[in-house]
Amino acid sequence: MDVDDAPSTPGKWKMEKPHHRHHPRLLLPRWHHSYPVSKLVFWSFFALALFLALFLLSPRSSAPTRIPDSFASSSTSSGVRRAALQMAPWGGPAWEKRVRSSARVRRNPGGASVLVTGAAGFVGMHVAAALKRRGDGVLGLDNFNGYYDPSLKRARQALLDRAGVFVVEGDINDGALLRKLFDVVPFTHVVHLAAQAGVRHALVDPASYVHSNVAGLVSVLEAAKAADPQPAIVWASSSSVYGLNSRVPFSEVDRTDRPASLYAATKKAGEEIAHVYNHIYGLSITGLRFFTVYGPWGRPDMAYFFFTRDILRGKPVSIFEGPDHATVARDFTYIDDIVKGCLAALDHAGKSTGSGGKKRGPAPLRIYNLGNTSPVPVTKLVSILERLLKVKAVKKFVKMPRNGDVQFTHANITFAQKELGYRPTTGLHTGLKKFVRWYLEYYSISLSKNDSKGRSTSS
Ligand SMILES: O=C(O)[C@H]1O[C@H](OP(=O)(O)OP(=O)(O)OC[C@H]2O[C@@H](n3ccc(=O)[nH]c3=O)[C@H](O)[C@@H]2O)[C@H](O)[C@@H](O)[C@H]1O
Repeated sequence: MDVDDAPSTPGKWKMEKPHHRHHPRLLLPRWHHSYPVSKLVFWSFFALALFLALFLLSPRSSAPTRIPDSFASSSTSSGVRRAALQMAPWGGPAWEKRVRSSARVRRNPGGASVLVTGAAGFVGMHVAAALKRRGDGVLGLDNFNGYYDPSLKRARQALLDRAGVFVVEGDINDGALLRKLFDVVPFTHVVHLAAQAGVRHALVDPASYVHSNVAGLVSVLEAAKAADPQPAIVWASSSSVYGLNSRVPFSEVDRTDRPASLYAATKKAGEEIAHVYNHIYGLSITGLRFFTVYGPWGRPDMAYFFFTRDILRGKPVSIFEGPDHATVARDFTYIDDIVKGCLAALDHAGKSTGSGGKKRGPAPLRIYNLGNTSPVPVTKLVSILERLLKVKAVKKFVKMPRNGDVQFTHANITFAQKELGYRPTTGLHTGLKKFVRWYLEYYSISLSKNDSKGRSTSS
């Protein structure tokens, strides 16, 4: 299959088996020598018509909800298919005008014209808004897949729209769309943040990781290498590439050849792919290893987010423990610090050197850790949330499942500090306070309306 024709996340598409036993009337007649051809033709058309009718009548979107019941429930194949079907068509003079206008540099003399992929995602939305605020031209791209509640992505899109950022609905694997975007706008930079995120979900839908994080990355780099001028690329790798590395804090010079999850493996593969496109085509490429990014407008599949939801609902939260009850910890990094790191990486990105698909000279290839440099145990994360939510959590300590999680992460940010001027300033308590404020407002939850068990109610 041509990559252009691929559905947005093919791993989530599966064939349904027909349930003949329960629907005898839908049985197709078996081939038989004496069976009249006219009847066979009739039944074939009948079956085709029925299939089309079922396809067209299947619900196209779930009712919009602002309550994050379960991010996992929306990650079913049909959820993704529906989200994919909802994508608006692209092309035409009015669409091109919108694309051009959104990508036009406004203030910021000598500013950048940036394509932000994954712009309706958590980090993407914040980066796109920050670039726009400082006067750069910004165009977003997002496929609005159903990995988690798409209404949250739509709300982020609405926010960007109000800020003057147009988010094109489309998939990074759609080569024709990417070529069109580069035809319409001479982007100076691409901030590539579209990806299949989440460490544990890779056990459920491995193909989606390969599709987005490997094939999707190649598709973006193919379009970038062929563009004239070639843009500089800044893209999201992950702290998870350190995998089983035990040297702390994690430095860019440490081993990254022992990933513990497929997610990590696809991000590591991305770093190698970046090397190829830099080496052959002269693309300037900067990979950023994000360390557990959290904050307002965050991802509902992440622990701090669904812990908040479950604590408020009086539901138990599972706190993972390592062997012998060892603490599990993360170098949680606040979104505003990550945004500053992304913008600095973009500002310090040297130019790509290729043109017409040919390299004309060496171009920068860089990797930076963007972390907070102070790991916090998950138990501490929960106790901060308890204080902020004024609700006692129902804690369940469980052995860390063998699902790709690593026991701890800790960033060494010396390189990013020296070369990008990156300096994280927000501690976990302050960052979670901002997150909780946003969460309560977004989901219309009032802490003053706690019921007798300390659970909160939505208003
Ligand atoms: O840095 C990254 O590159 C990655 O960061 C994030 O992964 P993680 O650091 O694993 O964050 P997250 O799931 O919030 O779990 C946080 C902590 O809670 C623990 N955890 C989790 C679930 C649970 O039920 N219980 C629990 O204790 C869990 O063991 C962990 O210690 C992104 O999701 C990922 O896309 C990628 O960007």
